Amino acid sequence: MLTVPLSSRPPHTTTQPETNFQECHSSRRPATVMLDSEEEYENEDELHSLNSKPPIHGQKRQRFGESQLTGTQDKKVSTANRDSKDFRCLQEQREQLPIARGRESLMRSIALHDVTIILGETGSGKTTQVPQYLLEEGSYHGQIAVTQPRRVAATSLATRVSAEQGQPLGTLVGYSVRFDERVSPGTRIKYLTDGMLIREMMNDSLLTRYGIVIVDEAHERTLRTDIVLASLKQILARRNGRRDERTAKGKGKANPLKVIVMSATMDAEKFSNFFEKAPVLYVKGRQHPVSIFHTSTSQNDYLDAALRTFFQIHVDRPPGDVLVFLPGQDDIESLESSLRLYASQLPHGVSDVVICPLYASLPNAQQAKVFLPTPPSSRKCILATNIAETSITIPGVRYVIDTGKQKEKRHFARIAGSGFDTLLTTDITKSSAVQRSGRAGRDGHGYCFRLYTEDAFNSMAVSAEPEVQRSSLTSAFLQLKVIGQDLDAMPFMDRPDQESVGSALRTLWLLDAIDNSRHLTDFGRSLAMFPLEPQYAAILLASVNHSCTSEVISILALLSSSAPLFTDSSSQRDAANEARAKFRHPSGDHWAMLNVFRAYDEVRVTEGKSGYKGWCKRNFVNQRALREAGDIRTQLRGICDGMGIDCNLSCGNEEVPVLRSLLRGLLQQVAFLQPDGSYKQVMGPSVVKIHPSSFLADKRSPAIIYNELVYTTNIYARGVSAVYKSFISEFPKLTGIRVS
Ligand SMILES: Nc1ncnc2c1ncn2[C@@H]1O[C@H](COP(=O)(O)OP(=O)(O)OP(=O)(O)O)[C@@H](O)[C@H]1O
Repeated sequence: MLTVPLSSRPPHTTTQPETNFQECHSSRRPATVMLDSEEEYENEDELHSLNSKPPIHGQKRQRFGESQLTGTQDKKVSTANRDSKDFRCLQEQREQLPIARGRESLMRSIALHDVTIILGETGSGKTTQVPQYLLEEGSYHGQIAVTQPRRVAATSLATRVSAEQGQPLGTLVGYSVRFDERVSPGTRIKYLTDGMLIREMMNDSLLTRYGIVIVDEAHERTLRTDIVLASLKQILARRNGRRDERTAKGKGKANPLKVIVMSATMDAEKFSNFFEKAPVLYVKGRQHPVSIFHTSTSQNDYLDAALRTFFQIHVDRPPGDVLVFLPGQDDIESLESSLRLYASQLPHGVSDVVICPLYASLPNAQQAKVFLPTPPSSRKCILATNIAETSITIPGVRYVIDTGKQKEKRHFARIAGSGFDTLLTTDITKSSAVQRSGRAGRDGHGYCFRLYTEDAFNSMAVSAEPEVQRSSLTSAFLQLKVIGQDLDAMPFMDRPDQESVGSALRTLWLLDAIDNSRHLTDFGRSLAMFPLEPQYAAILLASVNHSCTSEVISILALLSSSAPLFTDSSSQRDAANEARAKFRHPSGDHWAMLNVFRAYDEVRVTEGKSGYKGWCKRNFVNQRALREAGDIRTQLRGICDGMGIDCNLSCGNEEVPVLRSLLRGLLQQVAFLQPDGSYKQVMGPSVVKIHPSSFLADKRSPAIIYNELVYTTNIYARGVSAVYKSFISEFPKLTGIRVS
């Protein structure tokens, strides 16, 4: 039992948690590499309870039980010169990784088979080492692609592996993610998002530049990972031919492909069967243990529990940074402000807290901050969504706090004609929990505090439902069309939902992206050039004809921003309504959004950074949403430039061109006024109401278009503009013909 002596604690105040921790028994296990077909995980569960002192505001005590994982270690990332001490140190670290001991058998097995499945514990060294081993073999031609579901993982891994190769990033080892690429003609190992690999297939359907494609973190089963896997299966058949034919002829094809599928937590057998009984290699072992604690009772308020746990660690535990997993950006912001408040009240002698948020829509420069060294006498607290869950090593992290929650997107194709998306906070899966705990223990003995009970862990689903069965397929369908594939003919590991396939087809046909025979049109090909939902890309292209690209690009950038434009103001409703009234436009919300953006652009020029912050606050608009929209706008303009589209076409204050452009993409989101004041969808069965937050909520417009539907007590349309019925008659497809 380790009891922190009272003298080492800050004086007791209502804002500081106090905790007695029981010692973590972390029997260290020698790292081993298993390269056979038997799964060999040991279960060293060892439960301990942690007696907690009264937490912040006298809330109930946090109690944890401990179980055990083993971990791995490494030191700081730096681009090292090949003769330098740093470089030698990196080589030593490489040699100590568990996977190093199985290197030869691993290479032997890969050489013998077209497809190999590698299942290895988090931190065993799969993602950084396997591509380097293959490169160092010297017997493979072409580039080595390593796909990642997330861009932050792709960029940080490329940085690390460049350093391990003693080469500047972007030379031998590079990366490619949306809107950012560091590669050169000499690049041999390329970390890239699976979305980028799909984009590459648009120009090179057989991926001929690659000799090896490694699909990492396959357990996540994102829609894009599944598309990559299905495409690779087809490419293998075309590039490699059949094994028995090759053997009969005594030689292989000229440019054969090797595929390697990796994860720490996947259903290896399923992947093996998908690739005609490909061999499964198990890499076992980590260098450092991770002690796992569960709360002894379930927590109703995970934010409060995370806050208390962080201060328990901060006050009682030795140095080491803390990584907290939260479902989304709102939670991150809310916890960040509470942490700042309490951290500012810590007494003298307790180290400073450096808070670093990490979520997908955070600008790259801010994301990069989490990888910077922690200042002396400080503890870094990283507040992350599940983008930090897989593949990522954040040097210095010794503690993980796992709320057990995530945001999950789900598409309901059967509802409301065009389908309906939800983004709800849900419980994570066992596989995510294992990945999250794996982020600790990479720098030494790690600790993971799960803010849920062990029973809750045991009853979690093993892994996530494949995204292909719960997402809108419109965008993926279009991309596949461009690479000459048909989504419903692809050899997917799990078949997509047929309703979703039908709904995606219908949407693409309505947009004129495909014709009556399901062939891709030129317009469809152009839509696929934009990193936008096809509906939004159609709006953008329509704005060229209506000479209002400038206005429409701003509106689309705001619609694509991940944060709401207006801040929550329930406590100051009157002041907020008064401020917002300035932006009102008779046509509704799209022009009102544009008014906000125009005013913001003006204030930025006239008042500078300090001025526009205050302006956002006074006007109850979300600065983050505007900043993010500003970035997206710049990116969209860049793409338009590349396509020869003039993005400065402006309609001034004339609303009609913008409304006509919006209608071109929102054809499935049109509704007509009913005598009782509700609206009936033109392309769907539902009766909807205008959301109270809309500027049109108290108006009766004969016809409306809307961005999305929200289900609460009623079905509400949100992001609404009034349009003339005569505009709608310009689109004969709105009569509701179905594609078969
Ligand atoms: N960016 C980095 N900075 C510092 N160390 C790193 C970095 N990337 C990897 N490492 C070190 O290399 C080790 C192996 O990492 P690697 O990503 O190859 O493991 P993995 O088996 O793929 O793990 P996971 O399944 O969690 O992705 C890490 O535990 C860490 O010690």
